[in-house]
Amino acid sequence: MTRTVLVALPLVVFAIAGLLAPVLAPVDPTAVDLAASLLPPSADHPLGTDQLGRDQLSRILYGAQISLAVTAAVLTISLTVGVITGTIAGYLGGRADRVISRVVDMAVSLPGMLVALAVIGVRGPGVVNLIIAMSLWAWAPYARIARARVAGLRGSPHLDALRLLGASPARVIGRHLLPPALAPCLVYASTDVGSIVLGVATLSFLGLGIPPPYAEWGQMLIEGRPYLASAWWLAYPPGIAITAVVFASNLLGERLAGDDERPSILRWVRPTARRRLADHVPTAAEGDVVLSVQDLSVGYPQRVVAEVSYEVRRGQVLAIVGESGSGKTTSVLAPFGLLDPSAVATGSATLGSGELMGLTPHERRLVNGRRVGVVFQDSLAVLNPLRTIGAHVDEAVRNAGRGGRRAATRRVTEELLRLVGLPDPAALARQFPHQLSGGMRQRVQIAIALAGEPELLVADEPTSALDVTVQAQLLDLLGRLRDELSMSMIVVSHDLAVVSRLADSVAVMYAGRIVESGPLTTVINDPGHPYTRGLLDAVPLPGAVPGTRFRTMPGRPGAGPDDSSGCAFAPRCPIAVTACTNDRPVLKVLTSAATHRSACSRGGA
Ligand SMILES: Nc1ncnc2c1ncn2[C@@H]1O[C@H](COP(=O)(O)OP(=O)(O)OP(=O)(O)O)[C@@H](O)[C@H]1O
Repeated sequence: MTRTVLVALPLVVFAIAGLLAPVLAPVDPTAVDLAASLLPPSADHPLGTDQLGRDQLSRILYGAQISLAVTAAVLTISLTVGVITGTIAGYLGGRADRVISRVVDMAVSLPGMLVALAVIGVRGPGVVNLIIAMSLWAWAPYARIARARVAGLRGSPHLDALRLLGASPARVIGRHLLPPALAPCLVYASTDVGSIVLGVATLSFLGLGIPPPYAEWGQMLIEGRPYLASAWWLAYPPGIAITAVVFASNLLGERLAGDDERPSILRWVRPTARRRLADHVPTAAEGDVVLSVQDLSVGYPQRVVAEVSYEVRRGQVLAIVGESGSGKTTSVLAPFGLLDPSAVATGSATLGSGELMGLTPHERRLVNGRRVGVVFQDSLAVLNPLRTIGAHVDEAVRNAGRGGRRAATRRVTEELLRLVGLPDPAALARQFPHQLSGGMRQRVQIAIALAGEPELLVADEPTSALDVTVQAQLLDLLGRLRDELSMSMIVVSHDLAVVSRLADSVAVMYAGRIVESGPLTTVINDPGHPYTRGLLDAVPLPGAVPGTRFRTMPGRPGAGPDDSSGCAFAPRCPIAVTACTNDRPVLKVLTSAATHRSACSRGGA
């Protein structure tokens, strides 16, 4: 920190000197006194005088003012245009991103000085034209940096969570993408100060920048050039000033880039705007089934999920289990429009009496975060590291239409944090995500998900990253919420043992399809599909005889639902016969329970 201040010192000194030039300068920098022409440094003129008898110290001080004012104007315009353009390109992605990126690439590859010369050649010299010319040269790198940063954030769970909370695109861009895009741009700007000061001086040196009689460092250099041998005090001071600013700016940029890319100013970025409360769409009709998904297929464009159907009943927990890549997350997020924009989903999904597929973004915001809450696995990725826990929950409360004045919103926030079993909610609300344990962060995610008092909670691998004790506590919390709030839940997990603690019913997925579904106890005690049997053999379940050896499943998970016409599990199946590789089995009701279904042509495990 001390070193950073030292490195930035010449910049700060020149900025202060420029600001205080009217006070510090001994005389008017344009006052001509031919009788005092070319005087060497003395007590009256500490840096001597030029050929017209003008005081060099006063001209250096006013030169700082002009150089830094022009630089500040160019930086403000370039940063604003560049960061906004890059952020929008990164956010939109696809064709818009490609077009904007090509324009930015062209702008970056053009020689900046030639662009500036062309603009000034057409428009003529002058301060305003100089600023326009320099800005046209300087904006593109900011756009490129911001675009790269935002494109990297585009698919992050943190943004999915925001969309789920009902945040509008303007809010996502303004509050959650612009600040992280701005951070590396500010670091780059600290280096850019030097280039712009040098550019202004160069154009003035060529007679195309700040016109005489204004004192400008580049202008002073050209005026002092003929006297390099006889009057060294004309060219050296502006040369040293330019060099010091350029050096300081480059060193500062390097230091900041070497730190955490997060200039401290951004730590002060806090939410301010209050979202206008939107009306709810009609709530689900009272009935047993809360969510019904039928024949869901999803492609990117290759199909990753096919003909998936499931139902969630009021106050019940449906577990969706299967190996990694089997399509669990896709199947539960697709109805809420939370997949990558490139995903194409077909089928139907009704929440209460309302169809979810094909909702407009506005309609979706009235469902997501209000009637449905989602908890993701990676709480560190979902929570914005720059914002406090309180700010996250406050935002969810406001998005859900339950916010009021700041203090009232915070009261709801503290209530939610208490509800999920977090101690001292007032103090916790002031902490940042990294200050909490993984289990506490998951509780915060649950508090955020509960902000809209949802009918349905979707938890995607909510305990996978936690140790077993914390895992058990969280599952107990979900169970308590289900019982106390009569909430319906979908819990996604690759671990049957985890969900057996909580679920009422289960759907087992393999290679993008549901291969077995039914009441949890029935599926566990009497699995109908050899894949479910394999999963059960591979995990410790309550009641297992001590000393039981767990068996692993041979082979690798199937890639996708379109792999072959036969059963996707056949290559790994211990009871497969030739017919299994020819015909794809469909889900059939098993006799053990009307709701117990399995897709195995051998008739069971
Ligand atoms: N944006 C995407 N583009 C292309 N394919 C994708 C995309 N997102 C997911 N997939 C593919 O869809 C398939 C299903 O993924 P999904 O995340 O639903 O599986 P999962 O069972 O939840 O796995 P995990 O437990 O690892 O999250 C995978 O093969 C995955 O590679």
